[in-house]
Amino acid sequence: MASLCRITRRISPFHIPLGIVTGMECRVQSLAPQTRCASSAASTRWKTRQGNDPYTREAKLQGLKSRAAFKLLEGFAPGSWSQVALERTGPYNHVLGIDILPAQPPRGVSSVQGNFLSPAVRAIVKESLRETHARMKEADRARRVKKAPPAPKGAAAAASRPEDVSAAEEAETTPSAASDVAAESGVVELADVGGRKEEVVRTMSYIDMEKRETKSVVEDAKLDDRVVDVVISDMMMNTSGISFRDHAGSMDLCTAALTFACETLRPGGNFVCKFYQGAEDKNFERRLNTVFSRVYRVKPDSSRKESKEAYFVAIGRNKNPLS
Ligand SMILES: C[S@@+](CC[C@H](N)C(=O)[O-])C[C@H]1O[C@@H](n2cnc3c(N)ncnc32)[C@H](O)[C@@H]1O
Repeated sequence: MASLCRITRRISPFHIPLGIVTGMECRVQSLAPQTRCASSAASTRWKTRQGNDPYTREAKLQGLKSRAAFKLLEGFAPGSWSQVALERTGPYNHVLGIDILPAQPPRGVSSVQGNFLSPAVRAIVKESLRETHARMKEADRARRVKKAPPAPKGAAAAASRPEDVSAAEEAETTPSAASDVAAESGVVELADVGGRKEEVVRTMSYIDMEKRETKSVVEDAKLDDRVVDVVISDMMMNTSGISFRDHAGSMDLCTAALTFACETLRPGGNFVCKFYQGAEDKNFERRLNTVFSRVYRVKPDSSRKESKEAYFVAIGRNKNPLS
């Protein structure tokens, strides 16, 4: 699984220039004069609609990637939702975006490119979350060690061992803590946590570190996957204009998102997903009601009235959901 993850990262959007998309648009435009006229009229209509849209204007003012972000304030490409998610979660949290298309994630957001309908892709995402969670726990522990009250004389060596941090559990944390502890122990590693470089401190000898590494690989396999606080899905495939087909496709995406949420959300965690309204959404809502304590259907003001899209907002994942 780890090697699969590495492969994904190699093909992840970080190195794909956005210019490729522009190039594709240019090719379409050069096909035939009629296509150019039709597309230019449509593009003028689109520009006028965008220009008149208060959410588009406000998104521009706030430097957000698109107007989609406002759906959250009342998916990951191009990335407005993740920009807002990052802003709301604070410096010690992690935002991961998944999209089938290559896209440059906003700074500080990690990303995986893949089809979320595929169980193998979801497994890669889970593996990546597990790895990041383990690194974040390590970094958090280091910050707590730093903030522990000074140990009584003669106990200094013992107090710096990771297993003796309980006295510091209630202490405040600061970003500089890791480097200060590292100065005492001598070894600092930089790990990529949520797109940011986090200092991970090793307070053990290399032999101990190796022993622990082996042990933690074994323990990781048993680790509970439920480390996620919020799953939000704005996934939508290209719509066909055929209502039932679009509805069915969106229900498949919602089901994949909910399956993932069931496997990864902590008890009390929340879930949001976009859906295309239709015959099957009642069944999906019933399923949500078996997993979460409150479920709402939402059509935000920022969602165009003529669109059949709406959102389910599900609050408080039950400890022992029925499904
Ligand atoms: C409405 S856009 C998301 C906009 C995003 N919330 C934002 O703030 O920028 C829908 C996205 O869902 C993605 N998508 C559609 N089907 C998908 C799939 N099977 N797996 C992963 N992403 C998918 C599309 O590529 C598209 O970027």
